[in-house]
Amino acid sequence: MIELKNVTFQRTDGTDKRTILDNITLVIERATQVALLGDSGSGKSTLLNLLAGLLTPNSGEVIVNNQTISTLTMQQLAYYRRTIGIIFQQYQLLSPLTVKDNITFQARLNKVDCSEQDIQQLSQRLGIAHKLNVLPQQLSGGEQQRVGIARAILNRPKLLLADEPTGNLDAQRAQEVLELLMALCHERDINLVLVTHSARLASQLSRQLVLKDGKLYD
Ligand SMILES: Nc1ncnc2c1ncn2[C@@H]1O[C@H](COP(=O)(O)OP(=O)(O)OP(=O)(O)O)[C@@H](O)[C@H]1O
Repeated sequence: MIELKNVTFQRTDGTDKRTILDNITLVIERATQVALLGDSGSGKSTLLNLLAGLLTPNSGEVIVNNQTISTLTMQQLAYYRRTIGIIFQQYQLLSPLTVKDNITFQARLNKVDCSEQDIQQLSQRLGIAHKLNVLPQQLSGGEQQRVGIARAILNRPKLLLADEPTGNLDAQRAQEVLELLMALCHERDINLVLVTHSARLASQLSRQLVLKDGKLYD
């Protein structure tokens, strides 16, 4: 479950202060799937970064699964960030590592149990089981994003943040990746917050939020 209480976030441009998020209050129920829409520059990534604990609001509280992350120390934040999943538009795979090493990387780092069976099952589900021993550059964009999803899911997050995860894929690949992501989050009770420019993709999630002029509309 995610709660934002009167969250304001400002950026400083030289001497100018710009309000990107203006006193936002929001509750996202446990295990729900939410699309975040809005024009370019409206603050979608900023909001995702607040949920990831990578930015701190100027005022207000960000609460994730009963933990107020906006007041955590650096060390606590580092731990918090290990418990969430993040999926990026540019995949962010480690090019010298095989697909298998990429998908197990985060779970290993965080000492999360992942058996050979977990790896096989998940990679089969994602259609990348036959690619486990190759390097990321030998994969298509859609396959690379499936590796990004596998890496995030193996780490057993309760919250998954996805910033334009299908932005580099054609419409059919984007649809396939979205369906897999939604199904896996549904089965594993994971809150999904997905930034997209596509109203067609967004309409498939259970809730759509739109950012405009610093305010959030349901
Ligand atoms: N590091 C930064 N320093 C200063 N301003 C920034 C920084 N990152 C983003 N901004 C500004 O903050 C505002 C919100 O940016 P943000 O990236 O959250 O928007 P967005 O809705 O995700 O945009 P897009 O859809 O283009 O990715 C924009 O005006 C942007 O220029």
